[in-house]
Parts: sequence; C-alpha cells; structure tokens
Amino acid sequence: MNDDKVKAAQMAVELIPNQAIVGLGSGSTASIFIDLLAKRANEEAMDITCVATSVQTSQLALGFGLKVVDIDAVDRIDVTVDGADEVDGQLNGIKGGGAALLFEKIVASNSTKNIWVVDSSKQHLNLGSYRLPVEVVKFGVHHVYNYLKTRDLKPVYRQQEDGNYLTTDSGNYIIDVDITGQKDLPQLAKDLKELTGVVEHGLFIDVCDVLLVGNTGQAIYKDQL
Ligand SMILES: O=C[C@H](O)[C@H](O)[C@H](O)COP(=O)(O)O
Repeated sequence: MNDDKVKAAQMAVELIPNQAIVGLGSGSTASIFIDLLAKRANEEAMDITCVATSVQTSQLALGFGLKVVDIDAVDRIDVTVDGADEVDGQLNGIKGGGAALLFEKIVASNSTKNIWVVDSSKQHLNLGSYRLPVEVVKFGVHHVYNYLKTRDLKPVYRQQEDGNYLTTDSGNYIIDVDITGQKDLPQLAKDLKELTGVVEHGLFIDVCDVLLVGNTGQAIYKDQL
C-alpha cells in the first residue's frame, strides 16, 4: 500500500463530522479512505451515511459495514472524499482514470464540500500529463471518436485486458484524449459537453475545495489560494 495515499486518507477521515452524509470516491486512494472511515465510525460509534460513486465503491463500503444509500435518497451530500489523477495549482483536476468520472461528478456536484486525497505525484502546474477521459454513449461512438481526432485530441478507446472496449457503470465507453497544447480548458470542457454522444468528461474545474497531499501533509484550501 502506498504510504502517501494512506496519509492523505487519514487526514481526510479526521475531517468527517459525526452524522455526516459522506460521498465516497472511487480508486485506490478513496478505497483506503473508505477502509479508515469504516474503522473510525465503528470505534467512535459514529452515525455516517454514505453515497457511492461506483459499483465497486458501493460494494467495498458495504463490505466494511458502512451504510450506503442511493444518491436520490438524500437531499444533499455534506462532504465527498475522492482521489484524482492530476491536480493543478488552482485545484482543478483530471479524474476518471478508474472510469468512474460520471458518478463522481454527479456526487461532487451535489456535495457541499469536496475533499481530494492525493500523493504529490498527482500535482502539476498545468493539467495535461494525464490523458483526459471522455465518457461516450455506445451508439455512434466512432463518430465522436472521429470528431475528437479532427480537434487534434489524439483519441484512444479505453480497452480492458481482453482487448474489448471498457464499459462504464452506466454502460458507456471511455475515450481518452490528449489535452497537452489546449490553452483554454474551461472552453474545452464546454465544447466536450456540447458534443452529442458525450455524457461527461473528466475535467473537474472549480470542484475541489480542499486538497490533502499525503507525502507533504499539506492541506490546500481553494478559498485561500
Ligand atoms: O475514475 C476514477 C477516479 O477518478 C479516481 O479518483 C482517480 O482515478 C484516482 O485514483 P487513484 O486514487 O487510484 O490514483
């Protein structure tokens, strides 16, 4: 287990108040957080209700004994803790390396506070080292792929180990694109959203409120930047 991810997850667990409705992210760092949250909730007899961002996360949390409810069973999520694939100096990020970006963005959008847990390898001055995941409905996907090619985004279908295209929890495909050289990311985010067939993309702009960095023990608050 990566110690830096554990440290970031530990820092996040300390920020969860009793009786909170907690959004559970997806990926390896979020999974560590879920484990530690379950332990703390058990030790301190906390009353925590969780909303999961993927089938895998839901199963993991239930396995640890956490109470998991459907997102539509709650009015609002108090705090969501999630990982990220890349984060810039303004706390904007790329997510979706684990293909959970759609549910992650829905949960994040309905959360009062979003905490990201990372190790410092995820921090970059500008986004683009990580390929941006774009979630696309299966019908007509190749037309979207071709369009992304014309935009010089160097699209690549995400594949499983067996060579088949990976299918998300919502039954869609993921196309990973190269955003190096894209100067205006908010505009790119809009353009991608407007593209028929695109369900969501992994650019999370102005979403993260607090970034917890494991190796340095830093807590970076968006409103203090
Ligand atoms: O779809 C997956 C998520 O966006 C993850 O939060 C992201 O990939 C980071 O995962 P990890 O903590 O495993 O690096």
